[in-house]
Amino acid sequence: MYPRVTITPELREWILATTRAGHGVDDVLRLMKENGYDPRQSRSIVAEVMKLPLAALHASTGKPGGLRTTHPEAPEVVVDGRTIGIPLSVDAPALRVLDGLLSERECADLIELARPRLQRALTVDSDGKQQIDQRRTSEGMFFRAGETPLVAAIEQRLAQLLGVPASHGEGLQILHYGPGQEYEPHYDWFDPALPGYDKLTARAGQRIASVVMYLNTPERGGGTAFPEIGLTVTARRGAAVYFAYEGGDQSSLHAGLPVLQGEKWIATHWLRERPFGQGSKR
Ligand SMILES: O=C(O)CCC(=O)C(=O)O
Ligand SMILES: [Fe+2]
Repeated sequence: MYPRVTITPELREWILATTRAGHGVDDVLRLMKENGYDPRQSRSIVAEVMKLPLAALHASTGKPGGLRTTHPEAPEVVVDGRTIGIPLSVDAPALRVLDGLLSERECADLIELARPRLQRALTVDSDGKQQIDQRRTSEGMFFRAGETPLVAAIEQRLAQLLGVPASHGEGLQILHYGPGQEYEPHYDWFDPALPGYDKLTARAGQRIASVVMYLNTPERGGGTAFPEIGLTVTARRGAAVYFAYEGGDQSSLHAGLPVLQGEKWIATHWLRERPFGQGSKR
């Protein structure tokens, strides 16, 4: 998990005093840059102090930014001949539960395609290298973009549902959790303060949204928790949770809760600001 940005009381007071004196957010960001703050971190800091969602801050300061997903609207959306139900929506983070995103057959086929290729799942370290991590005890594998007709069909369905071309997706990741296994609280966006940030985002930019698709229903446990907003999404076969964020968005903190009984299979799709590039994992 990444540390929260620490904001000194002096900096907080200075930001509030400067905006109270009639300066806009652009001025505050420029002054912070002149005083040596990393511009990407200053955005998170100003948003936090002014209690603005980062997206609103980006919009108000005309950040050029990359593409953004469109959040599907309740009660349901028809895509690719399927009716996808939206029983739950959250504003911050922008989050939707998606019912019936995948058919039972698609879930079973993804599991069987992935099973022989599973390896201990990795996380990305501060230099952008993949590493074994005690916080993530599941096994996983990546499909290449469009690797099989089924993978391509799912990528196309998500592209239509979210209004972002399939080329912006990283290869689907399959994860398998056994009893007791979990994924501790984390953010999917790359922390701008990490030394490896520029390398991780050079080609395709920041991650902008995640879709966690449940391929089976664990007998007990294994939901996806969003501790900042007190929400747990139940893992149910064929359903998914979609959530969108800006780099630095604390509300998107989430965890794969321990599987208490049975097992859990998911497919995760991460979307980027720009096209990710063919056939590559990261
Ligand atoms: O297992 C889950 O429910 C969450 C998975 C997750 O957060 C991820 O793959 O990034
Ligand atoms: Fe995640």
